[in-house]
Amino acid sequence: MNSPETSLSSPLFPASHPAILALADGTVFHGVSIGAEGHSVAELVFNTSLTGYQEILTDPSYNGQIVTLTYPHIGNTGVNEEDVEGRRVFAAGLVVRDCPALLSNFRATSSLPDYLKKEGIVAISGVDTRKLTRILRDGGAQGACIMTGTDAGAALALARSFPGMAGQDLARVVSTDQVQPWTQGSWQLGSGYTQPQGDGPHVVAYDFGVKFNILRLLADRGCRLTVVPAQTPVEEVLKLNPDGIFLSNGPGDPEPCDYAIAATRTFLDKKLPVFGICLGHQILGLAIGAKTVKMKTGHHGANHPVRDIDTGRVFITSQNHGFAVDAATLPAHARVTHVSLFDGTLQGLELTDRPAFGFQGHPEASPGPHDIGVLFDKFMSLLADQK
Ligand SMILES: NC(=O)CC[C@H](N)C(=O)O
Repeated sequence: MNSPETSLSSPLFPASHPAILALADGTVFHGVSIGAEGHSVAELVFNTSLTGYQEILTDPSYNGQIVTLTYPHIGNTGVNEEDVEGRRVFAAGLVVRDCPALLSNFRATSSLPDYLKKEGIVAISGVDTRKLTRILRDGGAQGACIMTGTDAGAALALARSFPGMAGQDLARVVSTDQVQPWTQGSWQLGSGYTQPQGDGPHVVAYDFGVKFNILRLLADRGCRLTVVPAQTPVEEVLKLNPDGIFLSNGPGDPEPCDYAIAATRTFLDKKLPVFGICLGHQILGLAIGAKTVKMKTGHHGANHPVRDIDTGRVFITSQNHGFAVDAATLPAHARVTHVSLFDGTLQGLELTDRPAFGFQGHPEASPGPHDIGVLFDKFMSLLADQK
């Protein structure tokens, strides 16, 4: 699809810091740089969350992706030191309609543009994100380039050079390189992050790009947590004497994560409780012989309805994925527990002969509604049953 170049020039978007967003399909948007100088080439996706831009930017699952936020005013609450879901900004770039010049929030310690510059992330504002989102919705996620300056030809060539997300193993790229304990619990107004006792079951969490709030919610429930790098061999994990295994979210395609798929098979054989979220859920699916597929636009937002098959109850969930487990390929010893009410894709699975389950969305939210946080309680029950 080829569209004419789009420009939203106004006094709000001074020409002094121009930037370009080029899509592999030939569309070019002109706007204003609100981040670092330079360029970034990645898969372009859109996220419909109204809040939580700092959590979205720092979610390691966005590695290799430029995020367009459909909510038009982004940056109005600034950023702070606490609302991070990873060690740094992992999104490859940010596209917004408007970044207000003024920010207002009692917790803010920096403006969004200053933060993006400090983190070295290119970002563009002044883009008609409604038009852009329609292009992505109709044509699917695609390669794109944000570039500071005005060289549309160079940006287009780079956008077209993006090889696609399929086949990319990014989990081991973003993972920690150390085995380490995790002790932080959820944030409380007035006191900040808590430090729960951690005298419950020992959970070893594979870090494929884990969002911190997952670890916090497990810590809140009393888990003693050890976070391990994505490629940690099974024998090393077993030496830690875990009561259960957590498989985290993460960026990229799950299929090339053969190290994690093989490790998961062993944990399942040993009947250890296993809980997978997003990439971890996909890895669980692959470990039992199911297949994963690349979706057209994926799911990125904080209001996705998901039906619990057993109870009929609908949960409003946070989502961020571009791949999905193909329900038609599940083996006989697995069943579907949740489906998306947007497109019917598989959202949850459970093994019928092992204490293992996975969820495709993000039950830890951050950002998002907390409806389906009950899945953490389900994991706690599996851990208790094994004792
Ligand atoms: N949030 C995630 O873990 C995303 C999983 C995977 N990278 C996908 O895009 O589907």
